[in-house]
Amino acid sequence: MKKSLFKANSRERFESPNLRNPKGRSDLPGTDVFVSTADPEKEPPLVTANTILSILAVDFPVEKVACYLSDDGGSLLTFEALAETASFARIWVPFCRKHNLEPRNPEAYFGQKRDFLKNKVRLDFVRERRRVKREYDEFKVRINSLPESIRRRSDAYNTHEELRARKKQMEMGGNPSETVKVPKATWMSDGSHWPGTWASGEADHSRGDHAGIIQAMLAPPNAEPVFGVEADGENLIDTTEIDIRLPMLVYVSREKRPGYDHNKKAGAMNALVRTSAIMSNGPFILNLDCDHYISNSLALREGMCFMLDRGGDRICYVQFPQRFDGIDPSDRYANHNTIFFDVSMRALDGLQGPMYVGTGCIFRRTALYGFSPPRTTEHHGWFGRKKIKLFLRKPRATKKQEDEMALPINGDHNNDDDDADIESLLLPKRFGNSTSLAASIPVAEYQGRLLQDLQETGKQGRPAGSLAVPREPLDAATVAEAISVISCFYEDKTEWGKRVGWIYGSVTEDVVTGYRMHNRGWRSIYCVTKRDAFRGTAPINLTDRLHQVLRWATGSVEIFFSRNNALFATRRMKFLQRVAYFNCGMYPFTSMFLLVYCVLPAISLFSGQFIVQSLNVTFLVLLLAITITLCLLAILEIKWSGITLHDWWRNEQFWLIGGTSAHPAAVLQGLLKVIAGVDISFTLTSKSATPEDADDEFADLYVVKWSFLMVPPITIMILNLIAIAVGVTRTMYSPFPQWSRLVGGVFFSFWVLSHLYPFAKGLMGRRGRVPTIVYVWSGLLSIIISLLWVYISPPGTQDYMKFQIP
Ligand SMILES: O=c1ccn([C@@H]2O[C@H](COP(=O)(O)OP(=O)(O)O[C@H]3O[C@H](CO)[C@@H](O)[C@H](O)[C@H]3O)[C@@H](O)[C@H]2O)c(=O)[nH]1
Ligand SMILES: [Mn+2]
Repeated sequence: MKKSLFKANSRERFESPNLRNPKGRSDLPGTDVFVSTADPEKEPPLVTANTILSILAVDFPVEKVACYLSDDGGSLLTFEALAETASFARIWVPFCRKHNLEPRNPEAYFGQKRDFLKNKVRLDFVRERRRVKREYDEFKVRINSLPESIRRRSDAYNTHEELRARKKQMEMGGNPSETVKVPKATWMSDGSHWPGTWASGEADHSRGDHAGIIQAMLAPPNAEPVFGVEADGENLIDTTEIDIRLPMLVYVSREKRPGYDHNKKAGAMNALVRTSAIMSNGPFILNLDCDHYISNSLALREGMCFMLDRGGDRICYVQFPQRFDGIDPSDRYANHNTIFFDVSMRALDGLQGPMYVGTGCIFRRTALYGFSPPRTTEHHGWFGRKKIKLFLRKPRATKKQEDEMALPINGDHNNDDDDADIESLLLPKRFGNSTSLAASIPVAEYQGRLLQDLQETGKQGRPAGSLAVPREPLDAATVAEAISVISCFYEDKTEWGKRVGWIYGSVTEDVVTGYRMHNRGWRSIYCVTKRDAFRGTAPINLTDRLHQVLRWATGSVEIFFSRNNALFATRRMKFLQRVAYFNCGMYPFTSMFLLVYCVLPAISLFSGQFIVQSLNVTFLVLLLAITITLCLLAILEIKWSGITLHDWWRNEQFWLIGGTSAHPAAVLQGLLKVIAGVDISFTLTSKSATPEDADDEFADLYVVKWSFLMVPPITIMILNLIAIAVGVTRTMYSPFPQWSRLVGGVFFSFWVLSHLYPFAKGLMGRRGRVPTIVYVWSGLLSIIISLLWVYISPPGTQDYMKFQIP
């Protein structure tokens, strides 16, 4: 309630003219948006382009937004796609602003099934929509044709180069039959070599070995609104009343060299943190994966409300739920993850705050820098019951607040010297050698403060209007400095990835990064908006999904075996929050028990021995108690968070599927890393742009790709099926059939099987085609296990339930 009031006021409060801010420029703090991409094959440039467009069109003061794309692939394709995107944005963004569209991702907008004329009153809308749609289609084709055009261009240049080299060789009097070696370069459109990765993968130009690249695709905008012109031959739409400025847009590909650990996504994000500190230094940072677009253009303002409202100075980040497009209606593999996003995360919001889940999260820059919150609480005693309030940044009582704001911002950090963190602020040991980076830190801290009147008395806020100043234009020296901080040795002997920025050492860098902040006493906020703030894609193919879960679980095991295990949390972390983080690091290990539980019913059917000797009252009461608890849990989760029973059941099913396949594999992988130091790679999840099969949106669901992860669930399934068959035959031919006993045993087997049902469906593919290898492997394993069982307890030693073949 309080928040929505504040939101309504945000324009009035920060964006209307007043004494301090006569021009009515925006007084909101700046926000840098980071998008990560790593491979144009698995992450189609069109998907990334759409994400970028949704960011450029966000409803936030244009001059306060800067968008950075990190390309870990160093690929010219991504670079040129971004250039195309920047030029299409000149049409798309004013169009969105003029007609107030949602979502501002063109692919999602034009793909909407609902009536696009609803609530539209402007007469020129239909005409302009048609024109923009056409333009978008052409844009799409241009993006699609980029790989081919880059290849052709490069071939042409390379042939030319070769001819030249040959000519030169002839002139020098060389042997014309001798072949000259000219490296097969990848060429940019201006006729120069692309500094990033080449198709031929030459030294100094391959994945993991190329220079750092920074290119501002859209320069920082003017401080004042710029209005467009009427529609004519050149301009598709009439923008006379529309601000046509675009936010700054920068392409960044960090330097990569062999022999360096680039630390996957965390390393890419840290490179962006530094570059952006020098180029725009927004005190807040929004982080998005390349496939997660802004679906609600007010999302940034929503998040900012928490940060700028009373008490907001204790918040390190605002996390939004992940929502997904393109998931099969029955959500076979629980891709929506509703239990996690609508139950667990919301529950955590009542403690110290939700975990960071890697995308859709607005950070406070200083929290990323590893600073402590201004004040926090320590929890002592049993279960952290005894609370001690800490003030980590006491203002100097003697200084008057008024003259404070007139001071240059750089002198400001002297006031915070109670905090040991701030003292080491300028130490290159922590942040590296860049002086501009060091100088930008106190500025970001100051700009991220609350307004003075919102601060509790005695604390320092920033005066209203202090951020309504135009930004300095970008010069060559700044860009050069920005390139220097993305070199791969910049982080040597610094604390990047250890205490500062995204934390290294786990493929789920997100959880660790959030954990470190909570550990310092920060709070986070979970912001669920009526209209989804961000939407992304998720793998609906069984194999891809299992690999995704495998990566998450492996990351958790890595966390478990590191100093980030929640057992070692500080007193600033609430007790229950600590339990939640501990669970997050430990859950893959529970799969060991799960595996046992899944084969137990089969074993008891095979051996004729039930888990208990006889079905007595105690057992039944316990069983009833467990069943009722399970039901109550389901009801609680469903009633409290508004998810459906279907979501809940899917979650249970996938928990078992993951728990018997990906989780044990993760435990093994994690142990290998701990014991043998085997590095764990980050397997990207592929994001299909448009389905190959145009008639079928969910074709991916039916693609069967073999993976070793499938062995244990298949074995469990077959074991249980055989066990049921064995049990039934045995009872049928027994002289004293004990049907009730059979039903009891079969029930548990059936319970396991019903959990694995989606998995079985996934193996069947569309037309029931299963790769032969599946049968071979599972057959082999079941035979081995059956033989083992026969060997250990040959049938016939039990005197009841004997086989009696007539
Ligand atoms: O070396 C790398 C590897 C990955 N990425 C980016 O990381 C993001 C996430 O990768 P994805 O394959 O989509 O993983 P998901 O499982 O979908 O992602 C979730 O889980 C990850 C942790 O395992 C988090 O990093 C993500 O933000 C979170 O959305 C993508 O934008 C990638 O481009 C890089 O930039 N560099
Ligand atoms: Mn993803």
